[in-house]
Formats: sequence, structure tokens, C-alpha cells
Amino acid sequence: MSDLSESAIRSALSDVIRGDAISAIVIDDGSVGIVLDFGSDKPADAGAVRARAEAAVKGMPGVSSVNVVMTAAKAPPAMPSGGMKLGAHGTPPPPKPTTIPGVRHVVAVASGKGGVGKSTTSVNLALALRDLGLSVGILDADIFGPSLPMLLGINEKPSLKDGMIQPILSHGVKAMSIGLLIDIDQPVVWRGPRVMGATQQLLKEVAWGPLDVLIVDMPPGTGDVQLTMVQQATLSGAVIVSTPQDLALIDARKGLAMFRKVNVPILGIVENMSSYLCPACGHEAHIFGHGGAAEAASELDAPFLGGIPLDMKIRLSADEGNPIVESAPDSPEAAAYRRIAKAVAASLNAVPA
Ligand SMILES: Nc1ncnc2c1ncn2[C@@H]1O[C@H](COP(=O)(O)OP(=O)(O)OP(=O)(O)O)[C@@H](O)[C@H]1O
Repeated sequence: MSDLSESAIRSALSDVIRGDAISAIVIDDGSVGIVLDFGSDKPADAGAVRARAEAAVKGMPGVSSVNVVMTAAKAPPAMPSGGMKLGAHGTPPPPKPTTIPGVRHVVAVASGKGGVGKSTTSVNLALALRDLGLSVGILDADIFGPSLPMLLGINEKPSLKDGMIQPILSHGVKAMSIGLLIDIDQPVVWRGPRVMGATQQLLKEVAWGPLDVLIVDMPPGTGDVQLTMVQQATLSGAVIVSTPQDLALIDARKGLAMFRKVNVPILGIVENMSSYLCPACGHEAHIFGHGGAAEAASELDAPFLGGIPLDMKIRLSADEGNPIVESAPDSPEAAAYRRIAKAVAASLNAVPA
């Protein structure tokens, strides 16, 4: 039995990060899970901070493994004045929604804030829907931090055929990201109309069809940019990804409110990092109590689609471009994504007869 304590871990971390950035610590025997949340002050060298935190805790007696996850919210990009034409009430005028030829359902995956695992959930959900026999596409509409090329291990540039951008077929799904069309090493500081133009282009000028489901990984947050993007495509519904902390707070509520404002059905809420599976013994520890997310979802009048555990393999497989549904298809973590995919497919009534 280990005598590791939360306060000992906090003190080991005290030289590395400020205490209020530690939003959760889970200890399961020698295995430690840490959730960091820097609010909108995400450090520029986030990767190095995580490595230092892992090293500080790994060196403690009794620690066998450490998994540090950052849920730092990215500050939403400021909309420059004059960059976007606003409507009578200060909101952008709604664009005409685009219907994408040959695509049966467009599903937005959104979150109230950054870093909660929206992109990781989007790719694993897409792969789990593929495994249900559906033809699936995934569009990375996170103009400010495109991550799909890394998550799916895509290095090639898309080609043009008959004036249409050809999606890249990766892991059996059709994928497209703004990150494949621009130089991602250059910081993207775009004005509203350019952002909207890029999204329209990704929806209209990519040869998506035929598809049962197109998953759209939205930029984090619920500002004007996100709202206008929601209005650009005819959406069948939205999935909101949240961590247990945020469900109890207001971020997930803001996401729900944004979609409801424009009459997009909420397919449900996914609780990411909901529990911690001990890699050594498989024991599941609930980080913030059990059942809180389902309760919060019902209070918000939204279906609860299920929880995804906080797990090092989910992060590592995503970093390697081989998401867990693909790399460990029979793991309990992949099963968690599959349950969510089944619930989404059922609510879309999309599973072919
Ligand atoms: N269930 C999980 N267990 C462990 N790590 C996770 C889990 N979900 C996501 N992560 C890790 O958390 C980090 C943030 O995830 P991700 O990039 O998917 O978030 P996001 O909400 O799309 O962020 P943003 O919108 O700010 O780009 C990544 O390092 C990812 O690998």
C-alpha cells in the first residue's frame, strides 16, 4: 500500500507550477493522474511544463507512473474591430447554411473551452462510427489550432481534382484540415471574414460525398466565430465535450446555449477524463465523484452520451497519429468511444439497415 498523498504531490509540484493550476490529482496505488488548468494563461512552453511536472512526481518514492493532462483554455482569438460586419444586435449576420452534396449528416463536436479533449474525442468518435459500418469524414474546423494532421498522422498535402479539394483518406475516414492547406508553423491571425471564407471553403470546396456522417471539430469556445460557423452548415446535431469540472461550471452550458440559440439539436454531452483507470490493476477511480456528469446533463436537459477515462494511452496514441480506437481496438478506452458512437449513430438514425 503506497503512502502517497495529494499534499505530498502538490508540494513536489510547487517548484514547477503554481498551486491553483492543479485542478485534480488522482492517486491509485503508485499510479498518479494530474489535471492542470491554467485558465487563459496557458504557458507558451506547455509541453516543457508538463514534462517537468511529470519528472517531479515520477521521482517521488512509491510512484510507478504519472499522467499529466492540461486542460488550459486557449484565450479565444480577439475579433479585430472592423474585421467582421456585425448585425443589428452586435452579432454577425447569419450566413446561408450550406448543404454538402452527398453528406447525410453533419455533426459538430464542440466545447465551451479549449483543451478538454474535443479533437481527441472527434477522431476517436469518427473511427468508432467507421467501425459501425458508416462512411465517415472528419473536418478540422479549428482554424486557430488545427490538430487533425497530427492526430491522424497525415503528412501529405491535399490535391485538386476538377476544381475540388480532395480529402485525405486516413484510417478509413476522409479527413481535411485547414492545417493541411496552410503553413501551420505560421501563427494564424485572421480576421472574421477570412475565417468564415476558409470554413465555407472547407465545407463547399472539398469533395466530401458520399458520406453518412461528417464530424466537424469546432474551434473551442462559444464566441461569434463559433456561432457563425455553426450557422454555415446544415447541422444534424452537436456533441458537447466537457471535463467533469466544467460540467459543474458554466462552460458546457454556454456550448449548449450556443447551439440552442440557432436551433441545432444537442445529440448529447461527453464527459472526458471522467475517471482514472489504473494501468497496473485496471481499477477505476472516479475523479470528481460518480454520476455527476449524468446528473448535470439531465439538469441541462441534454442526453448524457458517456464518459471517457483519463488515460495515458489515449494521449500517447493521439500524439502518435494512431488514435486508441485504432491502436487498441479492444481496450476499455476504445469501448468507451464505441458506446458514444453507438449513441450518436442511434440518435442520427444513421446505421444502415
Ligand atoms: N481521455 C483522455 N485521457 C488522457 N489524455 C487526454 C484525454 N483526452 C484528451 N487528452 C489529451 O489532452 C490534451 C488536449 O486534448 P485535445 O487536443 O483533444 O483537446 P481540445 O479540446 O481539442 O483542445 P483545443 O481545442 O484547445 O485544441 C491532449 O494532449 C490530449 O492527448
